[in-house]
Amino acid sequence: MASLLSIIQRIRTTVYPPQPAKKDDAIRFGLLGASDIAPMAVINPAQSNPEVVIAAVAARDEVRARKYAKKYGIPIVHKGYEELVNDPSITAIYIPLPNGLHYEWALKSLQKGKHVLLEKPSVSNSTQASALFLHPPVPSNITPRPVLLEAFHVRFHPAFQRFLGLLDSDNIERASVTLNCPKYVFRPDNIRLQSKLAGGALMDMGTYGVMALRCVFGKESVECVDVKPRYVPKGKGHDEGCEEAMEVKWRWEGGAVGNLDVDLRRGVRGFGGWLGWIPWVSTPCVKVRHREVLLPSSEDEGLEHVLVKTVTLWNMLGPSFWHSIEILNQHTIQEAGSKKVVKTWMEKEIVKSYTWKEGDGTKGEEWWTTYRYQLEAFADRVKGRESVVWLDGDDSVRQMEMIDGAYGKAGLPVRPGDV
Ligand SMILES: NC(=O)C1=CN([C@@H]2O[C@H](COP(=O)(O)OP(=O)(O)OC[C@H]3O[C@@H](n4cnc5c(N)ncnc54)[C@H](OP(=O)(O)O)[C@@H]3O)[C@@H](O)[C@H]2O)C=CC1
Ligand SMILES: O=C1OC[C@@H](O)[C@H](O)[C@H]1O
Repeated sequence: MASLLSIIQRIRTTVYPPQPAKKDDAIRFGLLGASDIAPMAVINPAQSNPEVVIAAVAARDEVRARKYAKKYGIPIVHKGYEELVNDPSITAIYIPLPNGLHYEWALKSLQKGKHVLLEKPSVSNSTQASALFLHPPVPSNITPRPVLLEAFHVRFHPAFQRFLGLLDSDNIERASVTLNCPKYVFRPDNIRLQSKLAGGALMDMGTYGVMALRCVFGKESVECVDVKPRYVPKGKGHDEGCEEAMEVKWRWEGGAVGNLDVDLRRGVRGFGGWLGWIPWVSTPCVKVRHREVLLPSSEDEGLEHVLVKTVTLWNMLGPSFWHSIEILNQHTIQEAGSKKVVKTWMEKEIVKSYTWKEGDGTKGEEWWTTYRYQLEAFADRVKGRESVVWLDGDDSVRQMEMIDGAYGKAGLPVRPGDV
């Protein structure tokens, strides 16, 4: 009951956050597109951040942009993306366009000296990622260099960092990420399922899974071992060469395995029943099983005590509303020679983390969403301060390399996009 009340309280404060007065030197954001995600990703989080103002929006259709601006109280409307990027009153650009347009607009924004918060996946392929993150052709007179961040919001939440802190990366046997979206959420002609717009299950939700596996192991995989795509069904406007679901298996140094199971259109059966159709809560999870550890057995010299630790982060994508980090310690007492099991038992611990450690002076509130934490970090960096969590350009390049590798293993071309 208490926990249900805290969930309600957190959601309420997220929706109606405190709204401190804006600072005179607040970062002035412009939004490209009247997108679905901007309200959750930046418009709402900006309300409680005194250093961020959502100042402008542009859409391909000006009437649409005006409606959006009115709805969200955005003062400036531009006729198109180009006009917004050229607006000297804007300091940062948020890019939630179809993936295939990320590279072009991120580059144009950086070249105008704007800081960029770029939706995931950062770009279409690793060639574009290297060009954008490692060698951006930004005029040298633009100083300081603009900040560019791939919006992996989940990484900025304390729960994700706490989960990582519970792992022993060098002793993992297997890590598995499951990401599902019920079939009714995205139609097969959605932008997420168009290869020419750099869509696909792996590019969309799958990219979170790739990111999670890379963070869990703390290094890059050595090989993509197996890929099983399921393609978009036949139909008008459907891209039948694009995967709507994908199972991928990678190998890490030392033989550890990382599995990703992503499905943007999972049916009832795949969820194990109707209740599982509640998006977000049901399945997004990362499960990490460590290798066996041999402990000294206090019971008998001929016996050994084996421990296997499994750590699972439940609700990886929306941890601010609710999450659970489950630590399962499986103990086995077995005969040293024959390995015959004498006794086995399980210890379970649940950990939660909505803010950074109590009293360590780090900013954050129980109701801050992943996006709110992310915006704080972005503002910190724009203002030349350190942030609690950050993700640099090299990270975004490695991320795209791993995605390209999986497409290669499936015999599919990497998503199109020139530099
Ligand atoms: N961080 C997160 O949690 C989430 C991130 N995303 C990411 O954000 C991006 C956009 O997602 P989302 O907001 O759901 O998408 P939308 O369907 O809302 O599309 C975003 C905008 O893209 C613009 N657009 C430009 N060209 C095209 C085109 N050819 N076809 C369709 N739209 C076009 C439209 O702008 P206009 O208004 O100008 O017409 C539209 O408003 C993706 O990269 C996605 O991966 C998405 C959801 C969640
Ligand atoms: O980033 C995202 O998170 C939520 C998903 O529903 C969506 O497809 C994806 O773009």
